[in-house]
Amino acid sequence: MIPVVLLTGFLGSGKTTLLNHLLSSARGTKIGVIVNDFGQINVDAMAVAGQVDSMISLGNGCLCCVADTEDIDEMLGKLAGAKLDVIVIEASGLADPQAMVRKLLASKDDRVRYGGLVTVLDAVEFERTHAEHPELAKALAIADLLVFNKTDLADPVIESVRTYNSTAPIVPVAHGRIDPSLLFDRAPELPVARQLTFDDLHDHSEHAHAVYDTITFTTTEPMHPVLLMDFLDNRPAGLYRMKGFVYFGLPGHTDRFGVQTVGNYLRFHRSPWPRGTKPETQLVLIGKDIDSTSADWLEACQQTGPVALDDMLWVTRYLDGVDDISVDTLHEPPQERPEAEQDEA
Ligand SMILES: Nc1nc2c(ncn2[C@@H]2O[C@H](COP(=O)(O)OP(=O)(O)OP(=O)(O)O)[C@@H](O)[C@H]2O)c(=O)[nH]1
Repeated sequence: MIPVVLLTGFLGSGKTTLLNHLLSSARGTKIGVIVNDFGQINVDAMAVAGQVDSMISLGNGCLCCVADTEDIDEMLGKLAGAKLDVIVIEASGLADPQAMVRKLLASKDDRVRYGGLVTVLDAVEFERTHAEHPELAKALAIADLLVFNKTDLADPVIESVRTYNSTAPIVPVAHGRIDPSLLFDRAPELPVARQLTFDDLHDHSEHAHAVYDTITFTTTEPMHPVLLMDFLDNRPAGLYRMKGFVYFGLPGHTDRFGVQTVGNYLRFHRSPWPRGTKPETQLVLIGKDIDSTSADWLEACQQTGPVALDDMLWVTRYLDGVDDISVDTLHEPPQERPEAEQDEA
């Protein structure tokens, strides 16, 4: 039976980063993935890089709410036919893990079995998120493996987590770099280690999904770097997470600029547009009561007049792998695309 590992964690904690790490270090393990995102555009699916043997991508809502057990069985059935060693479901950052676990345990497909719950915690945001969302505590308690991510940015508050879950291993990491054997080789042990009770799996409190909303913005017009940075520096009220891709279209900067914000964090990642895709800006904003004028504000960040090339310095100082601002950064060649992404294209 193929183990189905559920990967959860609050918005922006590092699930896709961890999944990409697993995919790039799988060494012969055949992995199928289901990627679920909350926004209308499944940015996470576009950000999955590496050797995926089979992938199903679902956007626009949490799998825990939009799919019933039969839908999940259908997806698992499609993947199970592909002779995989493991299936990883990356839940949306607002999913209710209990509901997902319940649905997986109810699966009638005897080729798959529940392989455990892995929860990614954000070392920077953990205290704030759990103060704001006490309902997350219940899900923490049923995790089989807790990955404390972003330890390069903040110390993991392990004692605090222990008050919610006293038994599951807690692995502090940066950039989701866990030892893949923790999931793949030991997956059969994970659920056995935890006896899930009826109470564990039935929680009637509202989960975070209910209070978060999303705004999507797309345009094929190039964006103005200074105006967009002003938006990012003074983010609209209610915005917690923003992700997607930006097209600046300036000479030397026609690449795809992936953008990520989580709380105060902001990073850009530059890569070529996948073959066959038109350059366009696609942004998903997620938050609580996000200022409804946000899309208009983004619309006003499009280029309507001449833009100086040096304006890109406002962006390049937040580029992955760039430590200091220098004009040279403007002339660096784009990063190579991962092989798998090229193959997929
Ligand atoms: N410095 C640092 N950044 C990280 C780390 N892990 C992830 N990030 C960055 O944090 C941002 C969010 O990471 P993702 O992997 O997209 O998070 P996610 O949990 O998939 O996000 P959602 O699906 O929207 O909930 C990205 O810009 C990552 O590059 C880390 O350990 N250290």
